[in-house]
Amino acid sequence: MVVGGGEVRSCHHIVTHRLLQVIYEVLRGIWNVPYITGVYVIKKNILENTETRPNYIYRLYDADMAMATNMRNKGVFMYVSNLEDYGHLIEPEYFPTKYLHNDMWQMKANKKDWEHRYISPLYWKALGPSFLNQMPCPDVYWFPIFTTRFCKELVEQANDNGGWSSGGNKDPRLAGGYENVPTVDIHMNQMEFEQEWLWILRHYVKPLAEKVYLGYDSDARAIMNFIVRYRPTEQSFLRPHHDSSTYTINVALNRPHIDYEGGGAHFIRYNCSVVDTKVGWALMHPGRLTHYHEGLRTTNGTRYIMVSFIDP
Ligand SMILES: O=C(O)CCC(=O)C(=O)O
Ligand SMILES: [Fe+2]
Repeated sequence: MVVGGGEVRSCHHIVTHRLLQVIYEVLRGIWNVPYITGVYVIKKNILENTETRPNYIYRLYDADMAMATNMRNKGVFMYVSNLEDYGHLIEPEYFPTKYLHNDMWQMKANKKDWEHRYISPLYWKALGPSFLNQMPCPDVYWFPIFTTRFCKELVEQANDNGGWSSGGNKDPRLAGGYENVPTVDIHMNQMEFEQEWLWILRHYVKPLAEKVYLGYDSDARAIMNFIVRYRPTEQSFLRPHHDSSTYTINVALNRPHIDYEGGGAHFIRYNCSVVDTKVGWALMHPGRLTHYHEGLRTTNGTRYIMVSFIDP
C-alpha cells in the first residue's frame, strides 16, 4: 500500500491516491506517508531551522517528490491526518464565466461547496427515515430542498436570460409545436441548465420521491423542466389540468404576501389548496387522474415557481 518515497511512478501514484482517499473517508487517524502533494501544514521551527528547511532539489525529481524525499532523509516525517477539518480543495478546472451566477453550475465539479450554498440544511433532515414529511393534501408532499440563495439566483438567471414564452398554445420550443396548457415560462435548456437540473433531480429529488411513494422506483427522467411566472397583467393563473408526469415537483421561488399576493396550487378532487408556500420548498404530487389541479390566480406582484414533470 505505502510506496517508498521517490520510487513512486505516476500510475501507481494515481491508484494509491484514490485508495488512500477511500481509506481516509472510512477511517479517522494519522498516517505516516512518504509523499504528499497539494497542501502541507508545516511546523514553524522546521521552516526556521536551516537543517530541516524544505529543499526542492533531489536528482531530477519533480519539486514535490524531491521535497518529500529530502524531508524523509532528514528524519522529518510527513503525516496525513483527518482528525481535524482544515478545509478542502476546490476543483478549478471547470468554471464557466458566461452566466450571471456561475456558481450554480458547480454541482459536479465542486459538490461540497455547491451543496453548502444551494441545498437547504433541512433537506438532509427531511430525507431521514424517521422524519415524518408534511402532506398538506392527500398524496401531495412538501419538502425543503433549496436555499433562498438558490431560488433567488435561479430567478435572476431566468430574467437575465429573458427568453420567457408568450403563454400561447403555439410553442416552437416543443416537439409538436403545441402546448395544451401553456404558461409564461422559460425552459431549463434555454438557460443551458438542463443537464444540471436533471442531475439535481437524480441526486436530491429521486430519494425524496422514493421515500414517500413507497415501492416506486423513479428514473428521475424529465423533458419538461421550466420556471413559470404569473402576473395579474399577463398570465395570472393556470386552468385545471393533468401534468404529463408520473409525479411533479413545484418549487416556490419567491414569497407569498411579500413578493406577490394570491397564487398556490389547488387539487380539485380533494378540494385542497396549498397557498402559503415557502421559498425553496417543493410540492411533490402525482401528475395524473387523482391529482387534477390548477394554479390559483396571482393578484399582485409576480409569482415564480420551478416545475418539473418527472417520469413522463
Ligand atoms: O401554479 C401552480 O402552482 C401550479 C403549476 C402547475 O400545475 C403546472 O405548471 O403544471
Ligand atoms: Fe400542473
